[in-house]
Amino acid sequence: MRKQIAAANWKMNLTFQQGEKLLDDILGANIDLADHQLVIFAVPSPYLLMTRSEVEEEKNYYTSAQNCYNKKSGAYTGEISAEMLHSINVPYCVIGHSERREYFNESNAVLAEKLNLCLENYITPIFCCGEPLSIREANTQNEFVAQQLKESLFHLSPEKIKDIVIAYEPIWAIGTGKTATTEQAQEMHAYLRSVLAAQYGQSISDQISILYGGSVKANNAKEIFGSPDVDGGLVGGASLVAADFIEIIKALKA
Ligand SMILES: O=C[C@H](O)COP(=O)(O)O
Repeated sequence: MRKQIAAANWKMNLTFQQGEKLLDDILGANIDLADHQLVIFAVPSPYLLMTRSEVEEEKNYYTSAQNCYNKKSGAYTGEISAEMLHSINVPYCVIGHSERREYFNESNAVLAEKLNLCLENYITPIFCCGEPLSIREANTQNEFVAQQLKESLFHLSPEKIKDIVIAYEPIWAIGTGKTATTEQAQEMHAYLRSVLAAQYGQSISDQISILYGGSVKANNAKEIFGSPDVDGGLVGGASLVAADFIEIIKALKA
């Protein structure tokens, strides 16, 4: 079975102490993950080392950065490189979240550079894609999301593409309490898989985990994750509450 992943994205929330307590509470639930189940915490940069040390003894729990810069190194005050993340053994990095695309003008081309740097540094990118409401209303979401994949991912070799995780996050569902329906999520995930299959072949496409993001909650995760092409979720708000995120982890396909 493909990897089934519950990824928490804390965004710019929680103090260090609150983050530490949240991790303690979640790990304290002692959820035994199966080999194909992963839990990933995408935390603010100052919390990466703390998170790494909290999870390092735990089977299949991992740390992720929320972003990295699209240059290797140099005079870029305030930025963090993929090489720096690798040097502190961070194994995942979220790339192209819609908030980065919107507030920091990250283009598909810039995201392609970030993906390359992550892969060169042995970091698995969690590549986010997804359409705004206007595109959904015009019913052109498939073309829109396929273009994001094409411009950011399709330069990668078949060996490299297998090393990434994709997160489909319809922007109109992020932080709004409005989720895509199970049918809408499954339909888009199956479409993304078909786009990957057309480019790389079915057997490679079948190995790539595609997460759903956008108002995943404790009470809807099981249904959303149950769809055949949905391999878990990238969770914002509900990942900040231990009891809720614990339920979301338990909702991963067994
Ligand atoms: O990265 C997570 C997504 O932006 C979803 O956020 P949300 O669960 O608060 O809607």
